[in-house]
Amino acid sequence: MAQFAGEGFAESDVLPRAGKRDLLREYSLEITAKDGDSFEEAAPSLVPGTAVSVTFLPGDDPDMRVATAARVKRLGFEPVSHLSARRLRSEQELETMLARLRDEAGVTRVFVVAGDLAQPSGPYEDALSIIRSGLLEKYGIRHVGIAGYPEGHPDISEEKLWQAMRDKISVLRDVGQKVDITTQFGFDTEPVLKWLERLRQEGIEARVRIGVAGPASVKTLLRYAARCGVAASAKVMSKYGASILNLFNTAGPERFVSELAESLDPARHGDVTLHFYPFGGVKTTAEWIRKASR
Ligand SMILES: NC(=O)C1=CN([C@@H]2O[C@H](COP(=O)(O)OP(=O)(O)OC[C@H]3O[C@@H](n4cnc5c(N)ncnc54)[C@H](O)[C@@H]3O)[C@@H](O)[C@H]2O)C=CC1
Ligand SMILES: Nc1nc(=O)c2c([nH]1)NC[C@@H]1CN(c3ccc(C(=O)N[C@@H](CCC(=O)O)C(=O)O)cc3)CN21
Repeated sequence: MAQFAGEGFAESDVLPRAGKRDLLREYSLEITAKDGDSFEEAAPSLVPGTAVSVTFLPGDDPDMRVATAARVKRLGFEPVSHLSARRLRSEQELETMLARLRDEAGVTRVFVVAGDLAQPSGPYEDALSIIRSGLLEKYGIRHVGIAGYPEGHPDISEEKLWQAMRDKISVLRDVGQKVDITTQFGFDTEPVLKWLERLRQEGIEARVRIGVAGPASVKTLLRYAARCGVAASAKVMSKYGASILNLFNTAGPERFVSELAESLDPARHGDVTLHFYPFGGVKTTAEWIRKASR
């Protein structure tokens, strides 16, 4: 890369940056139903048409979930509504939600996840039971996201997670849905790369959106990690670029994303992009993405 020397670039500046831009193409972002206002503020920093997930958290009211999805659409983005299987109390509740998302927000994409409850509140025990219900197609959904766990899940065995992954992929293919997989956020790239290889060995070719935490205080990152069952040891956090001794410092995903960009090989890891979890800092995350994409 000698030709760059005269232009003031070091090789190390040029190669990873090209990789990072590739990785950031068609990124997605996640907001909660309550984040409508901060999302509107952040919107000018985001690429129009970006897929924006709206979570299905306990205590969020359904009107707000629909209204936020509608706002995402109105602002020129693609709303991806989360459906938490275990939080749904009846088939009627799912039908009503899907009908409203279609009619009031023009939603055609959902992300289907089990939900953190130890027991289902109604007829849907897992993501697969929603996928199999036939209701997604009935209400015009054409693209379904499912969850991936590079570090495993504290309450679900590896074997069960992989079986669920194969089953979901296979049924979604049978019913003709487009599919992508969004991973749980994490602070270590190593398990992510290993998991991607395994996924591709399983013959699963769907696009993978690697979960990345937006810039936040170390305290916030640790709080969400604890809540979501994500590993955040002092060692892992230090590799991420965050010292757990400085809880009020901000830590961003610079190192994590650069490492991924350098290590990913499309031939081995397939179609991969990033999914950002802003943890309250929607505008900060949008700004970070804009700068990193340049
Ligand atoms: N990655 C993410 O962004 C998110 C992940 N989660 C949580 O991840 C877990 C797995 O979700 P999916 O991948 O959609 O699994 P899934 O719906 O495909 O289920 C896989 C298997 O694990 C069992 N299972 C699911 N949730 C469980 C739980 N909380 N406790 C014990 N067993 C459970 C199911 O019965 C099924 O046999 C859920 O607890 C979910 O709420 C929740 C929200 C977001
Ligand atoms: N196991 C698991 N469960 C989840 O619910 C979950 C994951 N994993 N992985 C990542 C995403 C991100 N998640 C979340 C969860 C909660 C808020 C949330 O409660 N936000 C509050 C602020 C609460 C606080 O500051 O503690 C809000 O009002 O928006 C946001 C994103 C949900 N997701």
